[in-house]
Amino acid sequence: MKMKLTKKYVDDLAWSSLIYPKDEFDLALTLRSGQSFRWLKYDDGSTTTTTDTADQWIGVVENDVWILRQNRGVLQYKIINDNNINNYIINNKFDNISNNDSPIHKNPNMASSDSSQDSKIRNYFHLDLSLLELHKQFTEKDKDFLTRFPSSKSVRLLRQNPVEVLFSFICSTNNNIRRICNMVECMCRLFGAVIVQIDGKAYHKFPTVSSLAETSVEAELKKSGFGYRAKFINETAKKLLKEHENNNNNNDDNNNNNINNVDDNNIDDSADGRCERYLFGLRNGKYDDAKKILLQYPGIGPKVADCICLMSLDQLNAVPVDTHVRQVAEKIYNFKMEAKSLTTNSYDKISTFFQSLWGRYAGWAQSIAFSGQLNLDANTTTSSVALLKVARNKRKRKK
Ligand SMILES: Nc1nc2[nH]c(O)nc2c(=O)[nH]1
Repeated sequence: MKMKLTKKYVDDLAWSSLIYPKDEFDLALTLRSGQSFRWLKYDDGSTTTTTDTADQWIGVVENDVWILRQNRGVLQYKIINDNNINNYIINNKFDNISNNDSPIHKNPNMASSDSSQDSKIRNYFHLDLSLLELHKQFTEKDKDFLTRFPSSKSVRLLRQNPVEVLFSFICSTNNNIRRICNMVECMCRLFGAVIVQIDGKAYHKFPTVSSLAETSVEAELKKSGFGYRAKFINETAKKLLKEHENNNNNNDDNNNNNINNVDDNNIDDSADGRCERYLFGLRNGKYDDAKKILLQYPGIGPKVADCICLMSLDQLNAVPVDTHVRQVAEKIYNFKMEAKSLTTNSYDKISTFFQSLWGRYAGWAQSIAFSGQLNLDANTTTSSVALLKVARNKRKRKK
């Protein structure tokens, strides 16, 4: 039985704060920019409309549940996991220590902050890189960059767990963001361990590679509407697991220089741990090598490989290309396509075009452009739906 909390308990936890100007970091925009699929609006039940009630977001990152909000220039967070909740309980001498059936609802009213938690947040949002500095670099190379993407210029690139990004982006093929979110949530519900329940809602970890490699997984995912992606997820998990079931595998060579990687401190020496450590290890190598390795797994084509490289493997010059990015290339940068459809050749040409234009952090610039184009497409779709409705109503009135 996992820990059960009431929403009141969570709402009463004190916030920890990090100071960031809005230009450096737009939280809502970043969480909705299609890089991670596990963030939901969290309602704190408050009825007042002061700045204290800025939108809150809840999501699972690794083994924790995070609640985030941004008030003016301050990024605030609460991190919930077995460890810190047990600490609050011990510090406050509560008798209902976790794992029983009654939800914890007393108010610990303690800041959930410590430097290791701050560093998790800094790591996830690449906070050691200044976005305002990057804006300067992009503008030196592409002078109208900021005016081309005014509404999305404060999107931050996320630095996520590679196992999660790999399997989430296999779901992203020929898919829209809402449906990817539903699939990822479904995969976590079916195969991920529960971290905590809040008012009866369970929050699950992302599934381990071995849980996705079980033979029943393909059928279960198919039943849940994953289509051809079900086979890819199951086969990629099986392949990864097979490659790392013994700890003397040559593929693990690139992890020898991975000792300083803060992210893998908690990874054990199980086969799952070795798969994860292997993927984290790709952060230390070259972009071309990481991409070539990823392309060997079922369901991973150039776009998915580039997303994994960019959002989890520190390959910040990777520029994923899809229909949105192609539109940016053609409509905003006058890029001339040779073929109507996106071939491997045109994919590479567009990707290389943006890499030479935007430079070392071209992938971050891509995320800003991608998010701008997403918003534009959403608005276009909504406004064209609205125009259609107006036209239909006019016709009805005429009749
Ligand atoms: N920043 C980006 N986010 C994405 N989500 C998704 O499905 N594709 C992309 C992408 O190319 N860039």
